[in-house]
Amino acid sequence: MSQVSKKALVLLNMGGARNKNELKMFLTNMFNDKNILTVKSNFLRSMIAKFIVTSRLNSAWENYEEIGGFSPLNPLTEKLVDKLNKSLQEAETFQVMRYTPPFAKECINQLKEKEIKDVILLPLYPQYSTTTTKSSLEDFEQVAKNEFNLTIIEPFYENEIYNQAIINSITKEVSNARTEDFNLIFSAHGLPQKIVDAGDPYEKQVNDHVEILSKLLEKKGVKFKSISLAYQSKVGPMKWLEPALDKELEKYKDDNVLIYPIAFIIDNSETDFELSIEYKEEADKIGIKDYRVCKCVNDDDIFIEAIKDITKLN
Ligand SMILES: C=CC1=C(C)c2cc3[nH]c(cc4nc(cc5[nH]c(cc1n2)c(C)c5CCC(=O)O)C(CCC(=O)O)=C4C)c(C)c3C=C
Ligand SMILES: [Fe+2]
Ligand SMILES: [Fe+2]
Repeated sequence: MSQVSKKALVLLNMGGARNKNELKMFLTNMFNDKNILTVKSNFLRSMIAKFIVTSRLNSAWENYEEIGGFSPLNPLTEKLVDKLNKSLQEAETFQVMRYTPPFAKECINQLKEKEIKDVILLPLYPQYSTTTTKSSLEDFEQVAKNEFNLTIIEPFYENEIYNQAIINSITKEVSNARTEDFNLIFSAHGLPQKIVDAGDPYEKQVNDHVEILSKLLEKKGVKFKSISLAYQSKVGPMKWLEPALDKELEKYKDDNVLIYPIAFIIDNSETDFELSIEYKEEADKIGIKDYRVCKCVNDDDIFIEAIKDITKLN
């Protein structure tokens, strides 16, 4: 990064727990977020949040224990920030998380110390959702209080270089096999149906993204037995987007499945625990012969190129 640069690139993401206390913090902040629990009354939401956190914490923690007691999201994001700081001349890169540190306040204090006014916000969500993108942007803007020139980067699921990074991850996971022998399932984090019905564009953008990637695979001559989309991570009794991943997996007894986590940029507990351990157990019960999960783009060199293209930064 050059000494005269006065721009910041701020990566926005959800956060991830580093220990059990942070898991409690993550869940408490998440369920107090009005974009997640769309109950109008702050008091009622905080009561519901308390109830959910109390009933969920211990079982959720058991999942994190199976992946070493922390979410991989933090160390992987730090690697991405370091790589961007080595690669970008025009801006210094920071990260801000929504539910666990580093929070917006910390980053904004650093920006003020460094007298940086021009700030580019890059939500690390390829498709827009009120529950993720909007929540992170609102959070940053609220703390930033009009003191910066903010540029907000739009959802980037159509970006060609990013999609090439995804194709690379897909083909790498099956490089020792024939893609024709696998059923490719794009797995997206689920969303309550009522949030979609209220106008959230996530489902449409996820559908568009699957179509773009399917066409790109065809163009590159990479053939799969089938390509489909399913939703993981349903929480609570409400109706969520369908088909659910466990139902979709039931179609592939005696067959092979390759999962690509289409809503994530950085590997996290939902990829390392839920997809790679929990759904793998389901796949074994169903009788799926070979079940594999692709890595997210994380800090891949080609994703660094994609970020340069998306942000127009050098
Ligand atoms: C009511 C709940 C939830 C909505 C809506 C939701 C949307 C949503 N989430 C992600 C990405 C991630 N979610 C992660 C964990 C996670 N998500 C929820 C609930 C909702 N998510 C919970 C309760 C949890 C904690 C784990 C659990 O108890 O199941 C993570 C992982 C973070 C980590 O620790 O590594 C990610 C990433 C998206 C993209 C999304 C909507 C589009
Ligand atoms: Fe989630
Ligand atoms: Fe989950």
